[in-house]
Amino acid sequence: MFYLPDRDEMQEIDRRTIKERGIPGILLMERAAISILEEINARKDTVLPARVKCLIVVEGGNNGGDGLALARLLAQQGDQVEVCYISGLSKVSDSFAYQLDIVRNLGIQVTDEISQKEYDIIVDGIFGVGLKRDVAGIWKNVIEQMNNMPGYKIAVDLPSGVDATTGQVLGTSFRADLTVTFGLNKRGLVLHPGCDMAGQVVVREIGFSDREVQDIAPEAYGYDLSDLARLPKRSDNSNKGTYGRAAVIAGSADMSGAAVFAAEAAYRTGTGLVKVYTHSLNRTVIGNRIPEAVLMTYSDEVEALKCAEDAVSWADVILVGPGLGRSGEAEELLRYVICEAEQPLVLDADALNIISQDLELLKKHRGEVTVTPHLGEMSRLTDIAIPDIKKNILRVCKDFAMEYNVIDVLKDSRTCVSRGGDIYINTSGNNGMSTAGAGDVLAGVITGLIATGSSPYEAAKLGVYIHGLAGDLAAERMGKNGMIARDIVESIPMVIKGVENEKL
Ligand SMILES: NC(=O)C1=CN([C@@H]2O[C@H](COP(=O)(O)OP(=O)(O)OC[C@H]3O[C@@H](n4cnc5c(N)ncnc54)[C@H](O)[C@@H]3O)[C@@H](O)[C@H]2O)[C@@H](O)CC1
Ligand SMILES: [K+]
Repeated sequence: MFYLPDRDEMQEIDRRTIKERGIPGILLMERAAISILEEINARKDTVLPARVKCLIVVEGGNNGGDGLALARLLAQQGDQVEVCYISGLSKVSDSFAYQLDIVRNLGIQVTDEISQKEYDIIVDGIFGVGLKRDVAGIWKNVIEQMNNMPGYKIAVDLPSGVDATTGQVLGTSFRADLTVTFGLNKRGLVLHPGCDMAGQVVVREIGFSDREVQDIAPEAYGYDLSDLARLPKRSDNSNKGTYGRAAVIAGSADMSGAAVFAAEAAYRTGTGLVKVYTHSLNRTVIGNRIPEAVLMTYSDEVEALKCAEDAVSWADVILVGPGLGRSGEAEELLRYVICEAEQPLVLDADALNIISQDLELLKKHRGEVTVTPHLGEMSRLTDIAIPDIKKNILRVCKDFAMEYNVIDVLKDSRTCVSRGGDIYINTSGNNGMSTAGAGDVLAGVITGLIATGSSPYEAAKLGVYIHGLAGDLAAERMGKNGMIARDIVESIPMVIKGVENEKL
């Protein structure tokens, strides 16, 4: 698990490290500069020549101070360095002034505008986490000039113009090949479009106090491979009943695939028994494609209700929605399950479309509810336009979770999960997963994890992470263009098997 602080949290970690632990900012700055130097040196003779010609553009805050310290280190190891100091701020930081004196004393060239020379490296030390408002005027011009220059582009801490909290571009942004960020990754460097501006992101330790990080415990975080250890453990002394019973209420008269993907994904995640409740027209297709699943079908409202009753009395967890359609039977089924079931529910796709007509329904369930809307479904649920959701995806995700007391899995290229408190931001997965059926697979994985023993909140986060890893594996095998939902399902066992091999 890794924290993803926002601007305020990062500034507070910074402040407390300096004030309460007594580690001077200038020491942190030196380590910040050394870490960038090491990243440059590691790329020499591959991406970069053995001796580099480097332009470092700075403004008068501490981000600029890092840039000046780097200028000194590069010059002292024999590289050619020039500094462009924009000097548009009325007040400079103490550390910046200190570093500027040293740079001048060493005879490093400092200009106030960018020359038209060519450089191997262009370093952006203009704004870091201190960025507060839109970049305009002289700063905008300089950033755009830098973007248009050839050369390898490195951002100090964050590309200037990227909001550390939201990942939005404020006015304009430096477009980096590499961002060396300090202490912890930042929310704005994993959310779009910030992550597109950042290029490769390398997180370097520079001496922030770990205790302050733990005390502040930033609200947002992500998972890495070590978090697969959160998967429920299997025991030798077990049978299929031990690994849960998952009901999948999915598919409609003209749609069978969604039920197959969801059911298979639940099985592939380790569920003991999966029972599919679907329209009778799907019986043959589903029976053929996933013979492991038990089937119960309906063709009218009376039979649909019988299915709902069966699911409520049989299952440990119930998924409703993939390919369900919006027929009278579908609505009947959904209402019954929400009002009568006490076990955890996962509501996806058409279940959410039905609910968007009557949101109060969500509050009627007595157990835990997980919803898995994509942006379009979230827009219908909240009446917020998709571009506005995208701009503030974490806030929207968290607010909805809080208002309706649900676990909200808001699906986008960076899916986020919240139940109203902390926020998980997913960093696995790729654009090849924008393919029909991928959402059904995710709903099945989350349902399967609940069936095998994860808490619904853990299942949502881990499910999103595993689904993304399976997508990455599918992309490796089939390519992002050619991969389809089936490839994602088939990759799930490989992701989980990797953990078993590691014996985590
Ligand atoms: N506190 C410290 O001693 C350390 C700070 N570090 C570096 O310092 C950075 C943060 O430094 P600062 O807090 O000084 O802030 P920045 O250097 O990010 O920004 C400088 C100043 O620019 C002004 N500003 C903000 N948005 C603007 C805009 N759109 N147009 C014009 N001016 C704008 C603000 O007044 C801000 O304080 C980090 O990102 C990191 O690179 C690291 O060196 C580690 C140690
Ligand atoms: K920067």
